[in-house]
Amino acid sequence: MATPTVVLLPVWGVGHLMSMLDAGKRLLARSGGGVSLTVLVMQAPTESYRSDVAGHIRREEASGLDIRFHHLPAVEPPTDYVGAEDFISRFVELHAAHVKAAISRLTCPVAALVIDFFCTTLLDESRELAVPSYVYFTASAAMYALFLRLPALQEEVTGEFEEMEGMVDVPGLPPVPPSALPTPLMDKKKPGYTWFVYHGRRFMEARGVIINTASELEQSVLAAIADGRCTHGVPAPTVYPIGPVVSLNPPAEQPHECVRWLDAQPPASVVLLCFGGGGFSTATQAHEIAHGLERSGHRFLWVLRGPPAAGTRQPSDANLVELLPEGFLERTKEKGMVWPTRAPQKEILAHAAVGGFVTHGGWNSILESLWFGVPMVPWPLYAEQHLNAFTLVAYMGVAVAMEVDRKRNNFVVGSELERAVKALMDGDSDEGRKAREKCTEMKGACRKAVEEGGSSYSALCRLSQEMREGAVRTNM
Ligand SMILES: O=c1ccn([C@@H]2O[C@H](COP(=O)(O)OP(=O)(O)O[C@H]3O[C@H](CO)[C@@H](O)[C@H](O)[C@H]3O)[C@@H](O)[C@H]2O)c(=O)[nH]1
Repeated sequence: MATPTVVLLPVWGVGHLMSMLDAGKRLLARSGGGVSLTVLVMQAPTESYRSDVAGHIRREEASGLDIRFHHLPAVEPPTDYVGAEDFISRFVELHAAHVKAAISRLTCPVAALVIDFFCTTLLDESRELAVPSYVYFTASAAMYALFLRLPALQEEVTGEFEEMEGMVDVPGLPPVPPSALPTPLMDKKKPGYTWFVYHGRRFMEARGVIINTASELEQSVLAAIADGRCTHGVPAPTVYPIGPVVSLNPPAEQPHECVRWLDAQPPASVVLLCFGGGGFSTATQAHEIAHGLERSGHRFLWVLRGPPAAGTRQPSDANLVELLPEGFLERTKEKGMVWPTRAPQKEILAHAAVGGFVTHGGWNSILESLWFGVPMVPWPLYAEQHLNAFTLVAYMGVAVAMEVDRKRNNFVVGSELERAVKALMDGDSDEGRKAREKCTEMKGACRKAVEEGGSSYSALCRLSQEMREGAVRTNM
């Protein structure tokens, strides 16, 4: 019989695509040749996303692994802007017929369809094809638990969350302040909210949910999900915590300029500031950051991106003259580096000179930081990052809190950044010491989890076995 294939359906954002491809490759490795991978590629809605996706595919195609990329026909994106919170879900829905056709044309048996968590509308197609379907969850188990709670919360909290009395109950987590909820939940009138509740309901139909976490990182949350405490006692699909899925690149032949600069800095002396693919600073915010960093007295590597150019959604490369206070670069040249475009974040976090990370708190960035044992200061900007900030500080204990003004576009004043950086980096700060210690512990737990016999390794073996046993033919 032909080798069964696992079909992946990722979405295009780097934090989603990269993570799912890497999880797929791990599955391939665990199956010992028992499955191949087929990746269904949706044409991303903007040129810059398309070129990111093409770059990833080129790299994977050159890897020699048993992965086939199948490009789905383009669909006309919804006409409103790409950044709208409901955009991904609506855009994905338009691909339903193409996904079904692509899977039914496969000549080998299909072991499973693994969809990104924004793609739950496609659970209908997998049911029609009788293909076992799994959700790949690129964010934390805490976020997944909240998703599962949403249909009930929708009944329990009739007004806006921000106006409710008390805290939000997410089993397994400390009580969550409403102000820490993900951005799409902050305005129930917007379609993004309706879609989140919708996905929360539909996850229940999956055969299993694969989460990029390790059971050691989010033990009580995973236990609450498994006990049905997030779903009113109704058993939720089996969860496979297989992470941290952190894709490490082979060392570059020529070290990056940022890495070369770090080579000249003392151990654990530099604070990294980096805000994911979507974070940028206005000149007003950049001035506050500059003042805060300068007054903190600590060494820094600041990845600074500017606001998107007209008609685009992605941050632009920073114009340092326009964004920074006059004389800042000259005054700080012995202690700091400002890098105006994308930087190799993982290589930087891996460097011994980095002692702290001010991050937007995307889940991949968090896992990378934990993987290298770097304590954080979360500066949430959008998506579920406010919840991540809360869990990092109040649940995992690996970060120092910073006051972010959510009502003012997540503005942070310079004196607050200065305080947080000092608390994170000063040798005599209790807060920093505790976060560092906890981070070192988590680093050990992360590495152990993915080693042979570790919790994530074992979850991946169980998943691979289950998928191979469930393979079906779609092309009869
Ligand atoms: O200059 C940069 C900026 C980012 N990165 C990398 O890009 C990835 C960013 O991923 P992530 O930290 O997850 O951020 P987003 O791309 O913003 O991720 C989206 O997807 C995540 C997973 O669902 C969510 O947790 C986030 O909130 C959501 O914004 C990481 O691997 C970073 O190392 C770089 O290498 N260099």
